Amino acid sequence: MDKQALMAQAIEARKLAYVPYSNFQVGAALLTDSGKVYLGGNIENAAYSLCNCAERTALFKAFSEGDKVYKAIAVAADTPQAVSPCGACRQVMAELCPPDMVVILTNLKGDVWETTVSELLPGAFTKEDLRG
Ligand SMILES: O=c1ccn([C@H]2C[C@H](O)[C@@H](CO)O2)c(=O)[nH]1
Ligand SMILES: [Zn+2]
Repeated sequence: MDKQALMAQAIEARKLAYVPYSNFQVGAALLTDSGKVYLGGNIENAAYSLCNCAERTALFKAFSEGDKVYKAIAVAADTPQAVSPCGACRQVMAELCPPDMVVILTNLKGDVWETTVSELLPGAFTKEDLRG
């Protein structure tokens, strides 16, 4: 699974979005160590604060199926620049993904921002911080 293919899957995953309020479709494609890809779209709610981003949909799908080791995630939206994950998703990626995992952010124009989990959230609050 190369980066282009993962980005193409993230763009395809936008079709899974449920976005009656923002009309802003986001797609994510999460590649596991075993080579499987989990797709996610953002899922909104009439109680707006309960909206779930595409990144977290894909991660929670994989994690709750017992697939817990990840190689890369691609995220796509129709944004002027490569889409930027929100703070909640950065925190969830910091919890569930390796710090040096590749995060490929893109848009429909083909802009690409390739980064890592730790670059997206330097100094993240982690389970180490819970140690007294
Ligand atoms: O990286 C992002 C940024 C935003 N959203 C969703 C949340 C909400 O449904 C909509 C507008 O913020 O886009 C994502 O899924 N991923
Ligand atoms: Zn998010």
